[in-house]
Amino acid sequence: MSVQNMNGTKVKPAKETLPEVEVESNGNGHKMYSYEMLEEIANFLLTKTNIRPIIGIICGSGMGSYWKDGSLADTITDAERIPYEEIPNFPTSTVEGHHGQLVFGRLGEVPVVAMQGRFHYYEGYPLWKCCLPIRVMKLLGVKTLMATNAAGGLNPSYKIGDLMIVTDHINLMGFAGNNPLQGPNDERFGPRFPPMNKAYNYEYRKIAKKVAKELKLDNIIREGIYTCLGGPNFETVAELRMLKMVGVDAVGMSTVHEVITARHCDMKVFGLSLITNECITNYEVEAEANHEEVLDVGKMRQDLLREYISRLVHEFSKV
Ligand SMILES: O=P(O)(O)O[C@H]1O[C@H](CO)[C@@H](O)[C@H]1O
Ligand code: HPA
Repeated sequence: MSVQNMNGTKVKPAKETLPEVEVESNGNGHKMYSYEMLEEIANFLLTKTNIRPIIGIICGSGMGSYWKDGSLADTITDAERIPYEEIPNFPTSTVEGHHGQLVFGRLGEVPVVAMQGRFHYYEGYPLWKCCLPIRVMKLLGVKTLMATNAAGGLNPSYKIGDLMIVTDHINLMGFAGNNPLQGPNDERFGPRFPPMNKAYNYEYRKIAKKVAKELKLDNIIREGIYTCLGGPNFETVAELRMLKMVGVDAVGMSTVHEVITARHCDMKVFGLSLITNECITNYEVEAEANHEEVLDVGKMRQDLLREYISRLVHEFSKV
């Protein structure tokens, strides 16, 4: 369901969130959920489905979340859909293009769970809460996280509709002291000081390039560095010029903290960005970034993404 804002743009109406239960504070005034509470969420989900997923997929904006017919999450067979509202203590999606449900099922033979809708910092969720589903996935038995996103292409050679295999990220929000792992560390998830130099699995990246070749996607497949800004505004020209200087290829408002959380609890990670718009680094350009374009490009690429990601899931399950 959507409503129009003053500019005629479609937006999701605000939903009431479930009451937040305080278990411990992360020292930043944020409340966090304990291991036991996350286990309760996982156990609740396990009573709702017989699927035992080994791969978790996060559908980026417009990539299986919004365009319901033919989208990635709709390709899943034996699907059981669980709306976020029905999951105790789960956040809810407030962004257009993020449907707000978990889809359990199979892609080919592989048991998966897909998040049709992720949580963003700009929605008002602290980073640990944006990443809560990753820890729940871990407790469900998921071994691999496939984090997809819509992103602006900063690398001048990128075109709208390109797919970027994420080789690495720059955690800009972390530079500013905001990290999903802030606060007391629970060793049952992972170590206090997790390494991050192998964040995006090398083997998966090789497979992703091989599969792209087989599907004749050579002309649209890229490899590059992603960064996440807090959003919700798109970037200024000066900000983008700065990011370009430090080696960023694609810019978004998600993924980085999810990947950090997944690596912390020893999940293997694959990251894929759909380049939905060109980052504007020139004051003379008339165009402005907008979310509608982001969703439109997701729709344009939905068939291709469905095929590519299904193939990747199959290949990754063999590693
Ligand atoms: O990262 P995903 O969720 O794909 O969405 C991207 O697209 C939205 C902006 O259009 C932002 O939410 C940005 O993060
Ligand atoms: O240009 C962008 N900037 C930030 N986030 C985005 N998500 C899609 N496109 C963009």
